[in-house]
Amino acid sequence: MVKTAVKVFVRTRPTATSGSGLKIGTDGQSVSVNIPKDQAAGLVNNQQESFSFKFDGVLDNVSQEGAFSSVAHEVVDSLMAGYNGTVFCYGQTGAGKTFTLSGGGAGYAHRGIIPRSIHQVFREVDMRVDKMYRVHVSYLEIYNEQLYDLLGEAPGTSDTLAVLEDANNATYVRGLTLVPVRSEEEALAQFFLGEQGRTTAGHVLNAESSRSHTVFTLHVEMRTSEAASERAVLSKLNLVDLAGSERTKKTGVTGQSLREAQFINRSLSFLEQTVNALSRRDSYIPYRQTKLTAVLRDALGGNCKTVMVANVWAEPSHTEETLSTLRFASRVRTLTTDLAVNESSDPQLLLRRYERQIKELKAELAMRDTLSGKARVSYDDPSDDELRELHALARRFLAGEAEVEELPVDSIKRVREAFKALRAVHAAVRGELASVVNTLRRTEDGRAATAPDDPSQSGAVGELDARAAGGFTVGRAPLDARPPPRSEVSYPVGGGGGSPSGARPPALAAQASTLTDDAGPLSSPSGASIGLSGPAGGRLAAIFAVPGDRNAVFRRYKVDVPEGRDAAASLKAASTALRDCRTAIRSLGAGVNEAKRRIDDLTAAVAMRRGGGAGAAGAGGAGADGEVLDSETYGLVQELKAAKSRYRTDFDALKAAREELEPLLQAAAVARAGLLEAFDRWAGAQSEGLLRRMATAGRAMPGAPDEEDELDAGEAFERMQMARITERDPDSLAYHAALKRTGGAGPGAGAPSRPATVAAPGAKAAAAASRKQEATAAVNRGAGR
Ligand SMILES: Nc1ncnc2c1ncn2[C@@H]1O[C@H](COP(=O)(O)OP(=O)(O)OP(=O)(O)O)[C@@H](O)[C@H]1O
Repeated sequence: MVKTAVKVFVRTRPTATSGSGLKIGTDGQSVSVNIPKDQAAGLVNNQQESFSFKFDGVLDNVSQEGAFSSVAHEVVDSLMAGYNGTVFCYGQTGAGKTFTLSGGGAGYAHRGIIPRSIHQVFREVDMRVDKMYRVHVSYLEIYNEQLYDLLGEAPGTSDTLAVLEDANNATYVRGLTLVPVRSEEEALAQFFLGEQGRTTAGHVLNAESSRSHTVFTLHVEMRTSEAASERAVLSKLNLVDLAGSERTKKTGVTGQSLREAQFINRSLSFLEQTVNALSRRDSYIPYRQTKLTAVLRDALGGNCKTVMVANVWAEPSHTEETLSTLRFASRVRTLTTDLAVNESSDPQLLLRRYERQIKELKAELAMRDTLSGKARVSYDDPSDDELRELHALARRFLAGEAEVEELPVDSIKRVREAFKALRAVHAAVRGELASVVNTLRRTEDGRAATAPDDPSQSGAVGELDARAAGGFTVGRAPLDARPPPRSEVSYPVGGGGGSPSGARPPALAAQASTLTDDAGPLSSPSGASIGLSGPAGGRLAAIFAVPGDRNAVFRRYKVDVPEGRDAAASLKAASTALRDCRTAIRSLGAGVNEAKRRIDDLTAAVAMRRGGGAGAAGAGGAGADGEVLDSETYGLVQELKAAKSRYRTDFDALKAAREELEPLLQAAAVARAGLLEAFDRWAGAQSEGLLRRMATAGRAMPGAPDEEDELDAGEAFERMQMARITERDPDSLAYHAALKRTGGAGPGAGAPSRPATVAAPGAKAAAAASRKQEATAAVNRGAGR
C-alpha cells in the first residue's frame, strides 16, 4: 500500500464581470479571495479581508484539453496499471462541473474529462498488445437520496441497488448494470445514453442545472495474456459530477426545486462532515450517513487515487460560494488514500493453489506415517485396478469365503470405496435375483397358457435358460429388468452373471436407439439460420435463409457437400452392418429357440417310449448306456442327438453374432457423431463467413443494399460528413459515430434531454424512461451496423 495525497485543482468559469475578488497567484497554484470589510460593522472590526489557499493547480482560462491533461491523464494512466481512481467535481451550481466532466454540448473540442478518459483507455488497450483487457461501464445517479441505474433495462427503478462493501472492504453498488464495451465508440454511446436518462430538471439559476449526483465508472480488467490467466487485475475509474450547492434563500426556489436543493445541500454537508472527520483523523468516519458519502468512501479514504476539481464562478455575487468551495477544497487536500493494485482472486489461480496445498498435505501425512512406523498408506484416489480388486474382494467377502476376512481399508477414501463396493455388489445381486424371479414367473405363465396339463413341459434335456447358462436372452426383456441406476453399477462385479441384452452402456444404447440409416433428422435445438458460400452455397443459401430449417440444410449437406456425403456414406455402411448383424441375431435366436423346442419334444417322446417299455425287443439299437432300444425309440434318440448338436452350433453362432454387435454399435455411433460434428463445423464456418462478408459490406441484414447500390441523399450526406471528420481529425470519428447512434444530443446539450420546466418525479422518470428507450433503440440499430 502506498499513501497518496488527494490532489485538488481549482477551475474557474470565465466571467465578463470584474471585481470578483478572486486573485490567482503567478505560481499557478495559489489563489486568494478578498472580501471588502462590512461597512455596517464599522471600519475597525475583526472581519478578515483576504483568504489565501494553495492547491495542486489553478485552471484559469484553460482549455478542455488542458484541464484533462492536468486533472485526469495521470489517473487514467494508473487505472491502466491496475489502480482505482476517482475524479470528482465540486462547486456551486453553474460553476462548470458538468462542463469540466462531460463537456459542453455536442462540440467535439468541448468534450470533457469523461469522453477524453474513454479515448485514452481504448488507445492504451490498442497499444498494449502484450495484455488482454476487458472494459465495462456503469452509470449511477443519486437523486433525492435514491440510487438510479442509468444504463439499466428500466430506468427509474432503484429498489435493487445498494451500496455495499466487498471482502476487501472496497465499495461497490450491488445490482448496478455493468455494460461490456469493446470500443471507444461503444463506451461513448453508453455514456451518451446514460446522460439522456438522467433524472434532471431545469432550474432558475441555470436551466441546464444537474439536480443529481452522477458517477460514471470505467471498469477495467487486465490479464497478462489470455492463456496464462492467473494474473487478473481489476481497476475502476469513477468520474463524479456532484450536484451544485445553492443557497435556497438567495435563489428563492420553492416546491420540487426546494426539495431537490435540500437533498443536495444535505448530502454535500455530510460530505463536508466526512472530509472534516477524515482530516481530523477521527476514529469514526460517518460514511454511511448518505448515499453519496457511502459511494465515495474509497475515494476519500480507501484504495483510490483521487483528484478533486473545485469549480468556482467568480462573479462578485457569488464570492461567498467561491470562498466556501475553496475552504472545502483545501480540507480535501489534506486527505490521503492508500493505493494498491487490485489483483483478483482468479478461480483458476485458487484452484492451482489448492492443488499444490493438497499435494503438500499428502506428502506431510506420508512423512508422519513413516515417522510413527505405520505401514505406507496411499492417500491418492484408488486406481481402476485397485477398485476392481476391491469390488471382487467385497463380493467374495459377502459370499463368506474363508480367506477373505476383512476388506483393506487403511484410509478414509478406501473405507468409502469399500462401502461403495458393498453397495454395488448388493445392487447387482438384487438385480440378478429379480431377473431370475421374473424368468421363473414368465416360464410358469407360459406353461399355464400353452399346455397346462402337459407333464413334458417340466423341462429336461438342454433346458435353455440363457441367464443361468451365462448366456443371453433373445427377444424382449421384462419391463422390470432394466439395469439398476448408474451409481449402483459403476463397477462391474466380475463373475459369470448373465448379461441382459440391455447391459451395454446407457449412452451408447441411447445413441444406437436414435440411429437411422441416413442419420435421421437433426435433433439440434438451435434452429438458427446460417449463411453459405462455396460451390454448394448457391443452392443451399435459400434453405439457410429460412430460420429454423436446419434439418433441411442437414439433409442437403449429406447430398450436396462432398465432406457431408462421405460422412453420410460411412454412417450408412455402419448402419447397414449393424442392421445385418441384428437380423442375423434375430434369425439365429429363432433357430435356437426352435431347436430347444424340438429337443424338448424329442426328450418327452423318448421318455414316454421308455416309460411304456416299448424298447424291450425288436431290431433297434443300443442306447448310450448299452440299453437295448426298439427301432422307433432308437430313431428318436438319434434325432434328439442331432437336434442337440444343431442347437449347440446355432447357439455358438448366436453368441458370436452377439459379440459382433457391440463393436458395430460403437462404429455406428462414432460414424453418426462424426457426421454431426462435421456438419456443425461446416455450418459454423459458413455462418462466420457470412458474418464477415456482411461486416465488410457494412450491412446488418442479408438483403440490404450492396456497396454499389445507389445511396439516398441522407446517406450520401452522412458518408460525406464522416469522410470530412476522418480527414480533419481521425481521433474524433468514434465520438461522432457514438453521438449519431444516440441521437446527437451530446453531453450538457440541454433540451431535449433536460426539460426546462420542473416536472413531478413520476413524470420525470417516465420522460427519462421514454428518452432512454428511444436512444436504446437507436444504439441497438447502430450496433447492428
Ligand atoms: N470553463 C468554462 N468555459 C466555458 N464555459 C463554461 C466553463 N465552465 C462553465 N461554462 C458554462 O457555464 C454553464 C454552466 O456550466 P455547468 O452546467 O457545467 O455548471 P454546473 O456546475 O454543472 O452546474 P450545476 O451544478 O447546476 O449542474 C454552461 O453553459 C457551461 O457551458
